[in-house]
This record gives sequence, C-alpha cells and structure tokens, in this order.
Amino acid sequence: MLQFQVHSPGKVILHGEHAVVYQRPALAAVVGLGTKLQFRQQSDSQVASFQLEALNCTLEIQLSDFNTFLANFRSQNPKGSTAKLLEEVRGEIDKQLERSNNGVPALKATTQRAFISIYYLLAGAVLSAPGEDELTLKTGFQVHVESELNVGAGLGSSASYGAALATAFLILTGHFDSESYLEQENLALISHWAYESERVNHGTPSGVDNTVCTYGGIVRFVKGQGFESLSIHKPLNILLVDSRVSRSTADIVAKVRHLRDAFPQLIDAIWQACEELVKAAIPLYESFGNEQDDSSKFEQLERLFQMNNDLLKAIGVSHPKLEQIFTIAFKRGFFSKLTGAGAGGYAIVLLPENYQGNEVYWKLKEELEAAGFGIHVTTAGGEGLRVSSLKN
Ligand SMILES: Nc1ncnc2c1ncn2[C@@H]1O[C@H](COP(=O)(O)OP(=O)(O)OP(=O)(O)O)[C@@H](O)[C@H]1O
Ligand SMILES: C[C@@](O)(CCO)CC(=O)[O-]
Repeated sequence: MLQFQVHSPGKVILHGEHAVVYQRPALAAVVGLGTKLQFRQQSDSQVASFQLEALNCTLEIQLSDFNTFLANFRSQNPKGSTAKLLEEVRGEIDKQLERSNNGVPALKATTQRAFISIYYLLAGAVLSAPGEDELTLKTGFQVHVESELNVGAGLGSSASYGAALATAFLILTGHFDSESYLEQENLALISHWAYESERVNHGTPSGVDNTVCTYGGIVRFVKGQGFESLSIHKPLNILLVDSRVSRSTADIVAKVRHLRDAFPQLIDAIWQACEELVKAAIPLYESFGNEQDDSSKFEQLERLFQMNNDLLKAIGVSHPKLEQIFTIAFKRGFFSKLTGAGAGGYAIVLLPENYQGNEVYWKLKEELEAAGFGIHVTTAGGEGLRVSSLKN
C-alpha cells in the first residue's frame, strides 16, 4: 500500500509584496518552518480521511460519493476547465454539508476552504491522471496534516498546505512518484495545483507563494511571467516575529486596490520604488557567503529593509503592534520589515552571521517575548518541497 510523507516549507516575502499584485517583481524565500503531510493508503477502507491539526478537525470523503461527482462532471463537462471544476466542487460541498448538517452549524469558513482545496485538488489530479481514461478512486486512505506555520499570518500557510496536498494527490493518481517528483515538469505541476488551492482562499493570488514553497531558495517572481531562482551560497539568518494580529490577505489586498484606484500615479511611483529596491537587493543576496567579510553588504541590505518597510507603511499596511516590533528591534540596532500582506502577521528581523555570540541579540529576543510577541529563529532561502518515505 502506498505511504509517504511530504514536507513543504512556508515563505516570507523579502521585497515587493503588494507591488507584485501589479506585475512588479518580488523576492520571496522559503523559511525553515513548514507543513508536514503523512499519506497512508488503507486496503480495507472506502473513505478518504483528512486529519487537519491546525484547524483541529477531521474531514471525510466517501469514495462512492466522490466517484459519482467525477462521473457527473465528466459527462457534463467533457472539456472541463479548472474554473468550472472549482465552481462544481463549491456546489458539491455546499450540498454535502447541507445534507450532513441537518440544522447543525456549518463548518467554520476556514475549515470549509480547507475542505474545498482537498476536494478540488483531488478531483483535478484524478481527472487529469495519465494512462487510464476514466480513473476512479478504489482504495481509501488517511492523510494527516500538521503545520508549524500560523494560519493567516503571512507565512504562506495556504500555499504550503496546497503544495503538500497537490503532491500527495498527484502521486496517488500516478502523475509521478516519490522518486521523480523533483523533475522540472513535476514541480511545475505541483506549483500549478498549489496555485489553484490558493485561488480557493484569495480571488487573485499573484502566484509567488506557491512558486517559492514548491521550488525553495530565493526566487524573483513576476506575476504572469514566471520566476527565476537566485543563485545564493547559503540561506540568510532571520528572526520571525509574530505580531499575533491575524488578518485576511484578501481584505488587505482589496484595501490597497482602493488606495491605488484613488491615487494611481502616486501608488505606481511607490511600486516603481519597490521594483528598484528588488534590483538593488538581488546582487547582495547572490554575493553573501562568497567573501570572508559580508558586513558591508549586510549593512546595505539593512538599509534596503528599512526603505522597503517605509514604502509599505506609506500604503497603510502597517499596524501598531508591528510598529512596536520595529521600534524594539531598532533600539537594539537590528533592522526589520513587515512581510506579506501586513496589517498584522509577521515581521522579519535581519540577523547577522554570528548573531548567537552577540549579547544584544539575546536581549532583543527577551524584550520581544516580554512584550508578548511570538518568535522563531529560522533561515530564509533553504530547501523547497520534499517527499520522503514513511515507516509504519
Ligand atoms: N495546516 C493547514 N491545514 C488546513 N488548512 C490550512 C492549513 N494552512 C492553511 N490552510 C488553509 O489556508 C487558509 C489560510 O490562507 P491565508 O492565505 O489567509 O493565510 P496564509 O497563507 O497563512 O497567509 P499569506 O497568504 O498572507 O501568506 C485557511 O483558511 C485554510 O483553509
Ligand atoms: C500581499 C501579497 O503580495 C503577498 C501575500 O503573501 C499578495 C500576493 O502576492 O498575492
């Protein structure tokens, strides 16, 4: 019976968040925290069950219902597009919830979206499976998902979750196996379905999150044009600081859109500055680690972090809790910026090479914790998604 484990990292946007929605380049990096998915096929079962630790719930799909849904979709949509499939999945899940709820309160919106992603990605993988013409699911399985990423905080939990699900379903349906998943066309397929999962959460994701979570490292991404991986020598040390203010990426993106509608030239000038910033940052990231002393390059990067943060403040996506983090870091001589949509979520503090030997770093950690913030020391720019074997 098929069993394996998928680890997919979360991400931070180093530069270019928001501007990326308007076709400007962004630099994004994977972090050392991620989602772990364990997949176990079960010979005697006709149920697919999903234990989602982050949402504290278990969701089930009866294979007979799922296969009926697929048969109907195939007959009614012979050239079925992904957009049509997502619409049909939403309708099917509404129907199933109505049937099973009998007046009991429906699933929370977060859980419902997580379920739509599961159903949509599983259906997509089956419908596009190579080989057999009309594949159906015959054997049940159990999926266990746990995550080190806070949901809805700007660390790409949804893309990481989508990439892990997509990988599991693509392996299950024979698109590739746990040996060949790293081939370029297979990674592209994973990233494509992780993007589709993102669409369940945000109307118009730029695609940066699913790309970096799949491929790893640091990527330069332009919406609609694809991405390039930066050639870096080693990951960067960062401190991730959780403001513990949750917010919806879709809402913040919509607010920024209103601002741009009101002041298009002004906001486009800010996007232009963000683009210049990305250009200036790339050679710095690519040259860290190829010289004995990186300190002057590090100082330049610190200035870019500060400028980037000020540009994000100008579009109104900071928050008093984030401001408190920036002030504590600055007082101790560290540079920081918000990351992702902002208005809460995480801040990134840049850490120098030998930060652990620096007394001020420990003071910074202590002060941030005492102020009630969550902190994780990690790296930016490590490995992307990985599949490994799973022992019983
Ligand atoms: N570990 C997980 N288990 C189940 N569902 C998850 C998990 N992580 C994310 N999700 C799904 O993703 C949604 C959160 O997406 P959202 O984009 O708002 O947050 P994010 O990805 O953490 O933030 P950002 O996109 O700003 O980086 C949740 O509503 C849930 O449906
Ligand atoms: C705010 C934003 O630029 C970053 C979200 O991580 C939105 C997006 O890229 O879709």
